[in-house]
Amino acid sequence: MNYTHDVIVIGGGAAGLTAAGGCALFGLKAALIEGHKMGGECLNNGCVPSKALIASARRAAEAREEKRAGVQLAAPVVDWSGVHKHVHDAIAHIEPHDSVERFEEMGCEVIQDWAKITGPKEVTVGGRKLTAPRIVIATGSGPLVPPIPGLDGVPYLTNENLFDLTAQPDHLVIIGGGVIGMEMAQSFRRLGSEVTVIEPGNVLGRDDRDSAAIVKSVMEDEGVRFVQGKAAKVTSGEGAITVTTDGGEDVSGSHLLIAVGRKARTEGYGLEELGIALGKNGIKVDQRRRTNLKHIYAIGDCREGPRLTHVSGYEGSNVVLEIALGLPAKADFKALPWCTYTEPEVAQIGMTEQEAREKLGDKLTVVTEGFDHNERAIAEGLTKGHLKVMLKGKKVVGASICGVNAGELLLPFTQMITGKSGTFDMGGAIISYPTRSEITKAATFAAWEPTVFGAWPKRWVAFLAKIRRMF
Ligand SMILES: Cc1cc2nc3c(=O)[nH]c(=O)nc-3n(C[C@H](O)[C@H](O)[C@H](O)COP(=O)(O)OP(=O)(O)OC[C@H]3O[C@@H](n4cnc5c(N)ncnc54)[C@H](O)[C@@H]3O)c2cc1C
Ligand SMILES: NC(=O)c1ccc[n+]([C@@H]2O[C@H](COP(=O)([O-])OP(=O)(O)OC[C@H]3O[C@@H](n4cnc5c(N)ncnc54)[C@H](O)[C@@H]3O)[C@@H](O)[C@H]2O)c1
Repeated sequence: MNYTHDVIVIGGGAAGLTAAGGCALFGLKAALIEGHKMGGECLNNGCVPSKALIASARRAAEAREEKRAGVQLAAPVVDWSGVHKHVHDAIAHIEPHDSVERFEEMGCEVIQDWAKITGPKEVTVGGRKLTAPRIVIATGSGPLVPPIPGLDGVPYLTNENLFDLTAQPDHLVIIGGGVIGMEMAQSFRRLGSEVTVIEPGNVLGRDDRDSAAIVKSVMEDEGVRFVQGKAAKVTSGEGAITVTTDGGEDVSGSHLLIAVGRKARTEGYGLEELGIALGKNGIKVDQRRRTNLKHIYAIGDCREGPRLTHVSGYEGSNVVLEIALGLPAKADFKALPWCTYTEPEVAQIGMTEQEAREKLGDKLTVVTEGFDHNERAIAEGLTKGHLKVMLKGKKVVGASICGVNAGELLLPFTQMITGKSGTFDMGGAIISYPTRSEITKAATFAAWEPTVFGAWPKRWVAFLAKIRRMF
């Protein structure tokens, strides 16, 4: 058959860019279609602006801190237009990396318009009909806006307009104490807004309970207010928006942020008509990220599963292996890392203690090391947090870290969980002193301590000593 392309990729976010760029670099004729902004959610409304805002907030928080290490900084002056500029400068700095020009240089045909799948191997865009033996759907997700009575009658923020605020909110009320809720609550509070978070369950519900509790308590000390409950009604009046919880508590503020999760983009571009199977929140896929039509893949936020930029990139690379090289590439999340960039950070890889306990029962050993024993942390006076390593025998099945730069400490655990390295290797590694990484060596060596200093080595040592004493 005469196709216009080898592969058509719909969506120019982390997932689509990786898939289209990789296929083009292998020499395939790849069409990359983006209807809105290249770079998708991560660059424009997600990771990049949120982490830039977190950086501004951290500067303010440091200045507000009580005297530490003998130094008192001057009180912070927050210039909101400067914060806004910093956020948008960060986006502009990274933009060229995700630009039309860069992907054209790689060999993609980039089409800036909305695509519709109009046949099993056909996509219509800007009045053109493109055809290819393989199609990749990478259409991402948008903020989930729950059907709370009254919400549609008030102005509310989501991640799509939060970073465009040109004036600082007096009092930001946040519905949802998940990842976005917690990162943004701490940031806005540190920049000087009043902040209230409404959450019915545990904050950072997917993370280690002890780590989430530390962050919550730090944020409470910084002045964030937490209200337990589910947002049940929203009303407005006299410059204030009021959220009423299912427990009947009223919480009023000047601005409202909705952060209750994501909704996969699955509507309006031909999936239903083609009979592509959908799950509860996203396109149904197998481990190779194939839909029920095996030549059509769905990757990243638009399918059911974890929603993170590095996951989108990973699945994008996997479909390049599938499409360009013809190699089956199953997604494997047993060493999936993620990090919430609050202060202290909360980082996770593999199983949490709760998950491991459910799965392994008494076969689980948990080794916990506090940063209060880590000499770098002590020297810096920043000892809050811990590393927990979940072990089955001497094999790592998960790690939870809470502390300064926790996310940076996950890498060795990727190697250990995937079996490319072991606790013994880590226990014997030479690690720069003093670094926070030493905590990893301390915790992993703990798995070997009973063996290394056990009965057999002791017998050998005694025998050797006895022989030496003879001469
Ligand atoms: C506030 C916030 C902070 C975040 N922080 C982090 C973080 O720190 N670390 C992390 O790992 N993850 C983070 N995430 C999650 C991360 O942003 C997403 O997982 C990631 O961006 C998903 O990439 P994607 O390519 O799958 O989808 P998207 O980035 O959503 O890209 C999909 C693209 O497809 C386009 N599209 C949709 N339909 C069509 C169509 N019919 N035709 C043409 N184009 C179409 C859209 O315009 C969009 O550009 C954050 C998310 C948010 C909201
Ligand atoms: N650092 C990161 O990696 C990072 C940062 C931000 C966002 N993200 C990604 O963005 C996505 C969305 O994050 P999110 O924070 O919106 O979702 P989330 O799923 O992390 O948290 C949503 C929270 O909203 C609560 N909730 C639901 N309905 C509610 C109601 N009616 N009233 C009050 N609370 C309610 C839930 O209990 C839950 O705790 C996630 O997929 C995440 O992976 C990642």
